[in-house]
Amino acid sequence: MNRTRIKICGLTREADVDAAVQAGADAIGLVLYDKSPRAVTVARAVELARRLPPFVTPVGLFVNAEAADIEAALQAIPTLTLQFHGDESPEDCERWNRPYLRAARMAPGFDLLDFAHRFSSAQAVLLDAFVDGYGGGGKVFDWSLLPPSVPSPVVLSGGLSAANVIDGVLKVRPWAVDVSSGVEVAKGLKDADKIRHFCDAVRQADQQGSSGH
Ligand SMILES: O=C(O)c1ccccc1N[C@@H]1O[C@H](COP(=O)(O)O)[C@@H](O)[C@H]1O
Repeated sequence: MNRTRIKICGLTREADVDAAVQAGADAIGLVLYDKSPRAVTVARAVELARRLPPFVTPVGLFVNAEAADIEAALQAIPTLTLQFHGDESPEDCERWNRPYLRAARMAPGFDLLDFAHRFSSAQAVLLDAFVDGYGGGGKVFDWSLLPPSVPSPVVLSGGLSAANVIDGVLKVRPWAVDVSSGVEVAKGLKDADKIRHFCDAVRQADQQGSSGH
């Protein structure tokens, strides 16, 4: 059976990290972008990342960050995977020699195949809806915009929740899914039940997908 990986993003509290781990998340996202309502400092990100058990990946989300800020985060959390969610070029992403995800802001007319070729060094291309403020808007994009295949692993995000993630996994067949707004009670404050329902729904989709339903 295929196992769709799960990233829970925008965590700001220890209890939410524990809930994500408990529910079976493969990665947690720490928003190192000070204009986000979910932003954490590097010092806070260190405290949160320390709670992770082995094999759960901390991901640092950046939007057009200064090199010194990325450097500081990598020094403080050497296991950090990078997520670039702004206007970063391939060179901006590659210079760290670290695994990275590159967010694509999906909208009609956006050439995802060209984007994936430009960022072919990314571990995965993360698909988010085009929103003001770069991301985390809780908005679903039109999945029918996607080409039949993409030459990189795909992380599906943008307005996912327990209510629509089964459909998303079965239609898009992504390597992983990523959620922030859909498991929140308020921006940056997650809900343990919503996280659990989300992860359970992904597992249900995996089962349905393997049994051909
Ligand atoms: O979470 C944020 O505040 C944020 C800010 C700037 C760029 C990206 C951000 N979050 C990422 O956006 C996608 C979709 O989130 P949502 O589930 O629709 O709320 C996800 O990858 C978040 O990590």
